[in-house]
Amino acid sequence: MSTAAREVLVHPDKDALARQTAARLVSRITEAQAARGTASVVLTGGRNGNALLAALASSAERDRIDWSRLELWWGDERFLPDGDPERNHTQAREALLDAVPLEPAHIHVMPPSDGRYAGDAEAAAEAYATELAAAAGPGAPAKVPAFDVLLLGVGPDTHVASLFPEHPALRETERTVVGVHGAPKPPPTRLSLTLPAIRAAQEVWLLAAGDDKAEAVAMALSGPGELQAPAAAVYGRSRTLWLLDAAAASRLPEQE
Ligand SMILES: O=C1O[C@H](COP(=O)(O)O)[C@@H](O)[C@H](O)[C@H]1O
Repeated sequence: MSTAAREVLVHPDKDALARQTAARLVSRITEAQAARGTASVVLTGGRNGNALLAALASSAERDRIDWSRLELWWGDERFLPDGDPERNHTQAREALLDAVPLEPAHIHVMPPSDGRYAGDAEAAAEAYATELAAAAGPGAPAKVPAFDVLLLGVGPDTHVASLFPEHPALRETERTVVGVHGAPKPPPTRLSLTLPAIRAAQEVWLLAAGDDKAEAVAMALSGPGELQAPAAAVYGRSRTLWLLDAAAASRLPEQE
């Protein structure tokens, strides 16, 4: 399993989770930019991912980030037409991206289901994998950049990105991006980073808030099999951080 031990941080409620995670993200991005000139972050969709982006948009701290030197990627995408309100990209634009001076070439959107890869999720996944490999540079063992932070929402069934329990996409060991078919949560067709791509990140941050996540969080942190609980199968090279609110943490065993 992981070489980086999992850390669990519990916040009083979902708003505090979003605000404090936004502040943490600003610090991580500015540290990386100070050290290397650039930073890379993988975004997640879902309620907590969007709440984090909205908190960042309304934070005064956001001006500490040099937005022109930030590369953004996605951990998964709902394979829907460009601009569809259910696309993770559309929701991220509304929550934050349209409000900050990002360099358009640094916003690495997963392809939509219309346009160039019309209806072909496999071709779309392959195109995104090629874009990741180009950014990683020749000879990079993981075929993806060493993302500074990779964000993941945790679904009530323990899914992360679009990797659902017992789904064949979880078994992928070669490709970095796959088309996901028959997802139990709509829409059924999605694109997702695979476990090897996620595990190439320096830091993986898992976000969960609310009572409906409590069971999933307790299960994933209890040492289940990776196919049974995808959230238990992800980790970062240097850090794996579970960022929860009190409701999502309510079924964890008491700490002594
Ligand atoms: O469909 C998705 O769901 C997960 C979790 O979303 P949540 O609303 O239950 O927090 C999300 O992480 C993923 O990016 C998204 O495509």
